[in-house]
Amino acid sequence: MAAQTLYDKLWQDHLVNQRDDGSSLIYIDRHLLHEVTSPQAFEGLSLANRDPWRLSANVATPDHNVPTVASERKEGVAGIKDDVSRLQVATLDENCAKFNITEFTINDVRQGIVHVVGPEQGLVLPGMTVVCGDSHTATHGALGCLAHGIGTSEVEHVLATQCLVQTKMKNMLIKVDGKLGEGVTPKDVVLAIIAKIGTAGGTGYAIEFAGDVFRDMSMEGRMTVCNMAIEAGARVGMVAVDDTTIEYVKGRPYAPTGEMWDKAVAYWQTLHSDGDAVFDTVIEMAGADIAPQVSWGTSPEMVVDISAHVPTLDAAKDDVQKDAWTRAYEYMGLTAGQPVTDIKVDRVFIGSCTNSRIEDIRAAAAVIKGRRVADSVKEAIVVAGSGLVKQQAESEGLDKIFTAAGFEWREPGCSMCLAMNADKLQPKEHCASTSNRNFEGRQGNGGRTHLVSPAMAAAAALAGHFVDVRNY
Ligand SMILES: CC(C)[C@H](C(=O)O)[C@@H](O)C(=O)O
Ligand code: SF4
Repeated sequence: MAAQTLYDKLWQDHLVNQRDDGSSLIYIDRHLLHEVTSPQAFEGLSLANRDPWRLSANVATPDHNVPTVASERKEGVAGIKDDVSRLQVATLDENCAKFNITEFTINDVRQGIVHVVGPEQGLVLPGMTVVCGDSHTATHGALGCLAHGIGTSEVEHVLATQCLVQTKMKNMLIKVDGKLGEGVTPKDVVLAIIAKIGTAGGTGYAIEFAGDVFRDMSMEGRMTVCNMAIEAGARVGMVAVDDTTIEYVKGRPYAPTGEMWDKAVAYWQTLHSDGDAVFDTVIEMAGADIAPQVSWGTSPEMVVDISAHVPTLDAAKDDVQKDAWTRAYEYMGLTAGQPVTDIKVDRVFIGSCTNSRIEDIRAAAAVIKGRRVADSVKEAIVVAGSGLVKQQAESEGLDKIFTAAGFEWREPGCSMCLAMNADKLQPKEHCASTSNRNFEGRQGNGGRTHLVSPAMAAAAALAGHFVDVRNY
């Protein structure tokens, strides 16, 4: 058999049928659901009088619309103040009860951002096909899965048939070799990749992240990287299975045990690209060249090193980019050429499916410990990605480090990552955010998002403006 990439193998293993027109039917192993993209799918299922085809493949949790302030969470769904949010979360509860789908409800300790919960529970395992009505489903590729977002009509299709019509993507290899410098994190790696290849660089590809940097990276770091594959235009991001993957999965609530575990591990060990596999595109970078990153504009490719300046128009590659930058200067209230370290922050958000796992919280806490949030910062919040992450952080005393410094310690959810709940920016406010999107209005109408790592967000909170965490 011809040499295969990891993507080829995962595709092949799930291929049900292939047509001459290039469309294929693939089998889906795991379907994650949240409140935003599921209501119409459930409605369609009801109207057609269908039941989920394989009930146990589906697991749901509310995340986008849940309030993160503890007092508002106390009464559960009924306590959600915003009518639309309350209705969305209540509808998910009703649908899951009606169809008998496992749901980690609002105050279940296992509730959280769907992309944090899936791997944490062992619901996502190497070799699976994983889908969710959410573009950041790419996150799960960190476990050596074929994982991508789907639309609401596809959510219904997967519920009804456990299959999905797809067209095979092209293969891209992003190889980052060598070692990362001190203070440089997985978030900086993925931001640097997007800065290099652009937000359309990965369009039509399944990206495999390979090389020393990803081999040395923890599973949580790999999730941070795969999470943002979609910001580089690729629906799929993946890392091959290795001992780190298998160690991570072992003992998780939904992971196999006993003889099934041994069989699974034997299969998982085959989940890597063959040595002579051919990729359609190969990008190579040196880990040592990557510095802490900050996004200055309104697209995840508008990113520079912390020591750099907001780029000037003469550095733009064409007129389209010139226009985009001109608009971004205006929206962000920045001047071309100004040092990034001059940008003051009004709010700080540590959270989102990119950076709300325990290692992220530990990294931020390590910077914060014994120091104070700058007086000029109006609000700084830490939002764990799940109830279990929050619990773990509390058992390590990290919540105390944050609250002593002036941070708020919130309940799990998507929170300020997107303006779909009460956590929002006011117009013109600058936010140091560990999330993944910095589009206009993403964190609130007129809000100005700067994407950074948890350590960099923590340092910005203390300084009141962006600083290089390596010497702060
Ligand atoms: C609401 C949901 C459909 C959306 C997504 O698909 O990614 C959201 O999670 C986001 O991050 O913008
Ligand atoms: S945390 Fe943000 S990016 Fe992730 S699923 Fe929620 S809204 Fe989307």
